[in-house]
Amino acid sequence: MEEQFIAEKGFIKGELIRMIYHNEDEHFSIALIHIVETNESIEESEMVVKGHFTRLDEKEHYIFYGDLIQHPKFGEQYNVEHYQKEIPTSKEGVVLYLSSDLFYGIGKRTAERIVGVLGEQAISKILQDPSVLQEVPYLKQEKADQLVADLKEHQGFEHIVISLSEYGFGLQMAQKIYETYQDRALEILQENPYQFVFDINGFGFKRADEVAAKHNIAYDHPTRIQAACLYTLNEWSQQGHVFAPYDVLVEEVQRVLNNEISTVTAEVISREINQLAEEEKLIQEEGNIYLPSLYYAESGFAEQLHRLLMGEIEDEYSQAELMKIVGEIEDEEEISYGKEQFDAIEKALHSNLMILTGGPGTGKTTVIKGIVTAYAKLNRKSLKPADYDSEEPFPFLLTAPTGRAAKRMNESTGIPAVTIHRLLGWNGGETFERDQDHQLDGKILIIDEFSMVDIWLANQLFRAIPSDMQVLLVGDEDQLPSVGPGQVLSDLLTTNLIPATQLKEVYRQKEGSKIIQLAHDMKQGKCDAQSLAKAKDFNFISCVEHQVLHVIQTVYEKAMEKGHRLKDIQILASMYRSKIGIHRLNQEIQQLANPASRQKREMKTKEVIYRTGDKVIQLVNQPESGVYNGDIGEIAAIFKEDETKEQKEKLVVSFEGKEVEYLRKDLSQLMHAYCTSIHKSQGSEFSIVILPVVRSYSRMLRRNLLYTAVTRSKKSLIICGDEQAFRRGVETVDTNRRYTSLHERLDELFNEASTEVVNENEEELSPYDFM
Ligand SMILES: Nc1ncnc2c1ncn2[C@@H]1O[C@H](COP(=O)(O)OP(=O)(O)OP(=O)(O)O)[C@@H](O)[C@H]1O
Repeated sequence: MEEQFIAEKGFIKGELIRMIYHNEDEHFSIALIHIVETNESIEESEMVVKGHFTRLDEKEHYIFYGDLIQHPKFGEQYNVEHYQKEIPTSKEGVVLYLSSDLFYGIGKRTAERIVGVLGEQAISKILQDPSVLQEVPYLKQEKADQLVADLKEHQGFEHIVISLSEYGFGLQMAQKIYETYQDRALEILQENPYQFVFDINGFGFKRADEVAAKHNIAYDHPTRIQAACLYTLNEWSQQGHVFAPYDVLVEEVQRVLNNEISTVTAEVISREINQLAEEEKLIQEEGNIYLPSLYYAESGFAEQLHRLLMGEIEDEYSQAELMKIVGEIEDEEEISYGKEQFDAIEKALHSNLMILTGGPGTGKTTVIKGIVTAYAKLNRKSLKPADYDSEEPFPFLLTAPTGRAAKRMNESTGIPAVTIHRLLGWNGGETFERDQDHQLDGKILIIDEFSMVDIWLANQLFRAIPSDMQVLLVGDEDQLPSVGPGQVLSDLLTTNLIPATQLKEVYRQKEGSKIIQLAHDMKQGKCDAQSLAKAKDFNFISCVEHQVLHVIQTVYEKAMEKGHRLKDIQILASMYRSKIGIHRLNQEIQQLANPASRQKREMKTKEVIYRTGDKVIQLVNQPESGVYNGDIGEIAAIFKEDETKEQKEKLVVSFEGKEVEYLRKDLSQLMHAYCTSIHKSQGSEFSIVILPVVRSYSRMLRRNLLYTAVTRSKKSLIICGDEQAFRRGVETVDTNRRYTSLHERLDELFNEASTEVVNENEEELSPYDFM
């Protein structure tokens, strides 16, 4: 433990003389300790410490944080706020810490030299007297000064990193742990390592088990079993399920818990599931087990849907009026709507809620425009937002799950469109400005790319929709389902409770698009030689796996030579880590698309080099900066420390003109985007798509994944790799349906409603009516 870390807070470091009192249930202890070190003004070498801590171990050193208090009877005592066991620092831990990204210019070798000369206590020695760094060979004064400055900035963190390294945790994990718990990290880790599984992204159950074993937590301890149940349900939801059937859950939990030394029976697991249900940490309903957030999202969404479908809307126009207006629009747009398209417009104008589906080029956007224009004409409304004010807000709300999809919607309809998060006024936390008490203003809400909306977001959105608003859900059910849990679009389609129109006729194909032909073939599971035949906008370049990279490079280079911009060329891959994985492709294409040069600045991390001009993708939602998961931008500038007022290196990314700044610590939010995953490309379209399909991807390849990739390309699609693997992928239909109960909930709500109607009618009848 370095003194500088604890210097800001009151602490006593010491070892146990004897336990005075310990209450197991309340976890409350009083102990007499021998003081080894303190920053409090204490004359004595012993002190009574009291607070919520476990039975202390004589062999260990502890650090207690708290306040000195004067007990009326027993005199001076130390009131412990929190405490931790001291773990001796290790050389490797210090090297790991110093060579981390936190310290600019210090690599592993320099770190080893520093620790070699100054020993395990290097950090405290440097902080006490920076001149000790002069003893380290080959360390320039400039770097030494920088190191001292950085060490001061990150004081406190080193202790956690070094201690966690003793448990085998790397720097990134330590950073996450520290950000979550601050200096309580070690205390929590020792007492309930399973807590980390829920609070820290990427902290697995096995890891928690390893830590627990070090602290003698029994394999059948309720904490472990309960944690395994919640962990399994969480994992389950990450695979898209809303609940797990009871028996399946018990079986899965056994798989998580049991190994050579641990055999936990189904009965014991059932007992803990019941306990968790009693504590409302999970919810049991009809043999299905839910995480509470998913249960309430699904049941809430079902109720909102029921409310909307029961709502009253103003649609007092005759068929003749509608026909006349649609005819006018056809003249203005120089278009003749197909029957399906006309039906869709008509149905949407008469419905509270409607679903419009269709593959690429079937006219979804054309219909959206038709609906909005027809509504405006029928109700004598302007389509210009400037003609409205706060008294009468703009009646048309257009929205989509991603920024790029919203932008596309805006470009193709000419009407403002925003992301669902922005529409709802998401503040970055758990709450939204728009909810059931502050509902949206407007008359018509159109949500595009609805297949991407998960059950959580669907619930948030629908609560905010007033009952007299008309809602149109637009999507392509053949695309991948939402990343988050649920399969809202396909569940709604199978309920048959909501009017739906499926557009089947392809219009863009008439303009000679092979890509669209292929997409529609794929929907039918067809993928013959004709489907893959070369065309103006399509080429399948067959090649063996080790040639794929070269082919991609050649295609990319040619596209650049023809003047296509980096943002228009997109490689889409199925896996991150493989020879033809996203990471490798990004590295290789960066050298081609944006090679190093004197004019370009760089910022290096352990894994990658970011360079001005690089194409990058944002990986998390960041509403404060107005950027969202999946947004693609370009590195506009890189600043050195002495060029910024904060004295920190900075990288600036321009997202379609909106500039967002990243400090070194924020770089985990970014990734190169020459190549992205197909999942991340949902909701986006690109002029040119290059799609490698190789045998080593085989276990990932499914029809909906490949269909999503193919339909991302607007002008040109180049697939390269193995035709057989592609065909097999197209033939493989994702049969793993997600466990959801939206269907049943809706059926129940509507059956109840119809029974109520029957009962109401019955009430009006009396025996006399039959006489
Ligand atoms: N009834 C029609 N008559 C003539 N052309 C049409 C008709 N409907 C749509 N189109 C044309 O077909 C093309 C595709 O239509 P649109 O963009 O509306 O389809 P989409 O389903 O939104 O496609 P995508 O999902 O691929 O963007 C456009 O060029 C559009 O003008």
